[in-house]
Amino acid sequence: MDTLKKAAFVAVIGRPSVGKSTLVNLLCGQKVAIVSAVPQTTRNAIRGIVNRPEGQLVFVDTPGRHASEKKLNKKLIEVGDRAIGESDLILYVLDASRLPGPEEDAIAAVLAPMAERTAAAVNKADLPGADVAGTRDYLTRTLPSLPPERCVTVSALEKTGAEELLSLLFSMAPQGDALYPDEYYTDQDVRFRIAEIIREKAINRLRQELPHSLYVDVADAELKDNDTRLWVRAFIIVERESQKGMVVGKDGRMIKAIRVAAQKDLDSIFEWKIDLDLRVKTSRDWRHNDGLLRRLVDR
Ligand SMILES: Nc1nc2c(ncn2[C@@H]2O[C@H](COP(=O)(O)OP(=O)(O)OP(=O)(O)O)[C@@H](O)[C@H]2O)c(=O)[nH]1
Repeated sequence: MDTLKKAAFVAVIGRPSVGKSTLVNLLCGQKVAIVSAVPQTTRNAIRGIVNRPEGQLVFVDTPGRHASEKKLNKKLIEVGDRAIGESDLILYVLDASRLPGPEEDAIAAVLAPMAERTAAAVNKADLPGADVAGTRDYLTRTLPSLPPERCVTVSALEKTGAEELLSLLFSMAPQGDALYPDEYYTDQDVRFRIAEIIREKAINRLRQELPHSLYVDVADAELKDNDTRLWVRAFIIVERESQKGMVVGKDGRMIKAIRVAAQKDLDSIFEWKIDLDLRVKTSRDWRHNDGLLRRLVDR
């Protein structure tokens, strides 16, 4: 008889910079799992998927990930309940090197009624200033119904604790069929993800000058060196000739900064080493191309 498999959406929650991305990347083995919009979770972007003989875990973002700590607090209270309510499990990530403050208290308060389906990861245990025992005590005090065995000490950076955390999550996951096919990523997804990362880096740096008027097109992508390297040619597309100069910057510094920042993220996300050839071009009409473009830009 076949053993029934497990399947769960796992909402990843925690203050900014506690190491959620690093931890999810570690749990998912650094491999790109899924990228484009996914029907069931339009509000919660998928961060990664783990496929194992035991089943499948799909890690999803919670709102407020990009909010400042103050805004995070408010957002969590507004929408946290609902978004978290849609997932089967919650992975609550804490940073052992930072004292819990009001924001941490706000998160813990939101999670308190959902403690039965929450697992906690006390991250950054590698740092000399980490107070693992203090952080675990904090959890016991603020989430008394979260038993200590559902709290795992990890270092996402030094890659420790991941196995224990995965086993814990699988043990908590409900039985069910895989939520996504094992190899749920396509060339299209990869290109989309790359374009999004470049666009984010460009917008971060050019927000003042070019709000919403740039788009990124991954024109070409090719695997090289026994599939260890992915060469990518991408264009930042602006509407007017005059905007090109802003993207390029003095002595090419702006586009270089965008490329370096994007390259760093891409290297941490994909299993390949990425060679990024980034250029700028003008296309007056790109904004009116189709619905997809508008979706990319106006989000
Ligand atoms: N020393 C140490 N640093 C870590 C660890 N995990 C993450 N970091 C670092 O902490 C910083 C933030 O990590 P991210 O993974 O981006 O954190 P995040 O929670 O996803 O951040 P947001 O996306 O802003 O919510 C990065 O500089 C990581 O390298 C860890 O276990 N130990």
